[in-house]
Amino acid sequence: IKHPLHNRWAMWFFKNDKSKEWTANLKLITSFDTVEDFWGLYNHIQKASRLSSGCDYSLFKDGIQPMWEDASNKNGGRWLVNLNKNQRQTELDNFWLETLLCLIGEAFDDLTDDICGATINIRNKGDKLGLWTRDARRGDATVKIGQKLKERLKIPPKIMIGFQAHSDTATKAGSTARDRYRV
Ligand SMILES: CN(C)c1nc(=O)c2c([nH]1)N([C@@H]1O[C@H](COP(=O)(O)OP(=O)(O)O)[C@@H](O)[C@H]1O)CN2C
Repeated sequence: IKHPLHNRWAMWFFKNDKSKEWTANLKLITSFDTVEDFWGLYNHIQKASRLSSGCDYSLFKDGIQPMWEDASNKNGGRWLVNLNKNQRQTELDNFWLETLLCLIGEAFDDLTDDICGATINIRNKGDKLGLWTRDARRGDATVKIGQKLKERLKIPPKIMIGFQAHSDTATKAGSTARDRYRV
């Protein structure tokens, strides 16, 4: 018998083909709801650090598309962890796996309903890990989620991470939007 997960999750892949619409580049790989099927998928696909620049992986709850416009995301935002260039070889894959395990392992406990998913962006200017939540106005819940993420990624206390609302990010494409919260 396989070990069931609390939620069903979907893994998405984004490949940056500039000749196409953004949404046309976003593809569902597969969804799963057991521990065994998670590991089967994880061990089957390329490590994030091996992807070409401009690619993303996203793991979202089944039924939520990894885009701002989805009903579950539109009032939400993301905790953003910016990595420097050296961290692609030293931290990226560990950060991404730890984040995946936080999601499927329900690390956010009673705040699980605030969680939509997570994205890893592979970029030459520096890779980015985002943890997406449902409602940017829920300050206490959002801060608790950010603190748990920092703890699980073992990010030192002096390194601050910021939370940006998607409504800000979507209108400020090209630069990082203002932080609504910081932990
Ligand atoms: C429905 N729809 C069009 C739409 N819906 C979306 O949800 C969505 C986009 N478009 N995105 C587009 O990608 C560009 C790079 O963002 P980036 O996060 O890859 O970051 P970089 O600028 O490549 O570092 C964004 O500027 C935006 O154009 C990003 N995004 C999440």
